[in-house]
Amino acid sequence: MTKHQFSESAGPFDGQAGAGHGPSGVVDEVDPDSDANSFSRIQIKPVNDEDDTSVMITFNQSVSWFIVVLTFVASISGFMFGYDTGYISSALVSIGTDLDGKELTYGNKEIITAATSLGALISSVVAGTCADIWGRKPCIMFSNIMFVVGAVLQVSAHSFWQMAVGRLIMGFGVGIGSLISPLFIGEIAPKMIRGRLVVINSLCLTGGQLIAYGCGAGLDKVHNGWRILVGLSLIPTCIQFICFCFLPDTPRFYVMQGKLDKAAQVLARSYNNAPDELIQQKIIELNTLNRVIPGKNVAARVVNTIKELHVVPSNFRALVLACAMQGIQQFCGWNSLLYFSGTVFETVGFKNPAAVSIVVAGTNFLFTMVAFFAIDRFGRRIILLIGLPGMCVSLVLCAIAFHFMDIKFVGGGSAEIKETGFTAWGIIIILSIILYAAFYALGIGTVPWQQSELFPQEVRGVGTSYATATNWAGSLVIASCFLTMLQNITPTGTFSFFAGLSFISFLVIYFCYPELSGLELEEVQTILKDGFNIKASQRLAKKRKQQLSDLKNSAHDNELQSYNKAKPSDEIMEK
Ligand SMILES: O[C@H]1[C@H](O)[C@@H](O)[C@H](O)[C@@H](O)[C@H]1O
Repeated sequence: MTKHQFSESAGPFDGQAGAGHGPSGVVDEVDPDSDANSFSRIQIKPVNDEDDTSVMITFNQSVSWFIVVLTFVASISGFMFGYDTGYISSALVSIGTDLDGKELTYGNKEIITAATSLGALISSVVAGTCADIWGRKPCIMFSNIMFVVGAVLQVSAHSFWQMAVGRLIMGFGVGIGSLISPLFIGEIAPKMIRGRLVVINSLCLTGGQLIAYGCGAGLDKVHNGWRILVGLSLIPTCIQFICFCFLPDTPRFYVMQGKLDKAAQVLARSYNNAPDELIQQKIIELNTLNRVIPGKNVAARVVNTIKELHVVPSNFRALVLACAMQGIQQFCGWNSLLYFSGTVFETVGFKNPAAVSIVVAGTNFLFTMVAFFAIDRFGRRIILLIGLPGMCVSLVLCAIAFHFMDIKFVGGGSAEIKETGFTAWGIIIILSIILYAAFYALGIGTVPWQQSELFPQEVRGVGTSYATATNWAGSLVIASCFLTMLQNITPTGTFSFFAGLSFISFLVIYFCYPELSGLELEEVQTILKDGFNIKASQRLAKKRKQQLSDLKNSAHDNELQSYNKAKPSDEIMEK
């Protein structure tokens, strides 16, 4: 491996951190006399500028195994998120009288379920700041400890309160992991496949939910099966902890810390055969763009970061978008539907709700896979703009079918139904829920977790904290209102409400969500500088894709191939 030497106390970077520019600023020539002069002009200009001369150094080398390993190890947090939120529905059924020697009341069940969301909400509020202070990796490792403590408390629980506290502590881990893992992956990922790599975390999440339902169904009749179900969650979290003992943090975090040597080492391992000069230029670029938030001590810097998040227009737009996306994800009702699907399927003739949940969770997983292939190729906007109307239509269908099926919810989650067994309307409900799951997973179930790309480095941790907290707050609100909604405004009213929200969300995304696929993280703030710049973002994303395909095409040319290997012009340049 090439050795990159960046002095942290003396050298070309001294005084550069923090001396950068505002989000809209221009970074002028970094080193006009260097050998690598051809790409030394790093200039970020507003994307609306017709004479766009922005140049971001981008590696054209193939993605290394190192990035793949880092992505999968970080995605274990996604798996934990899915598994821990997924196993509880079957665990609650099989707990029986194992806690305090009596059946759990409906209220007990609600507390046990909500404890994890509450824990996740609390920890996600602070996790972003912690990630900026101590690093992404230590935060993930801390979440592993929370998972272990929470799981051990639950496995050994003989009282309701021990179980609830165990779930709360596990929730702390879930909240941290749900925030940090996509952030970590977003920061190590090459821009052209950043979307996909972050979706791997979502695949692990939805896969975790699916596996939890599968294991739940399998252990349903086993004595103390729920303890095994919880105990199984210890395996992935321990694996993640051990792996992270040997893996580094993200280069962008190291740059924030002024540890440029370390950042260079990670970049060199991330990009196969990347020339030394290119790595150095990239580090210069990241360091130049890295703004250190002023402040006498940590507390003052945190306060200033929060201020910057709100007063800098591009940051505030990013914040609004990230929170809106997470809010939309939750308020379109998916999680309540996931919970509710068991009851619906039971009323229309299925006797095994666990199996039914598997079908819905399986659809969620499958279409997250479709999102994986589509997110960088077609872009975030397209899949959102297909997904939301699809959800809206499925929900309307569901609402109509409920109207004709004549189901009444009478409290305690139980339903009164005129006709039981298979009916045509029942089948339409099932199909529309599956259709809804598919459109949800394709777009809004997946894209909000790309949130870290919206924020510049200096406010990324705090910004994603707000957005993740919005997700967990939304999930708490919807989960606790859903049954009341079914009772008070009927299922038809409830599903029509979600359909209406999906339609409004479609408009919000159509008018406000820019296309960020293929853009460097550092380019996104220029898009959000003076508006949402949808058109400009689409143009830039298209340009970046074109550049990549030009490069790929020219790779067939032998001469260019050897040129690519030998010279630092492996970057993609826009002149
Ligand atoms: O992206 C995920 C995914 O869609 C899960 O299925 C859902 O349970 C979560 O709330 C959501 O954040």
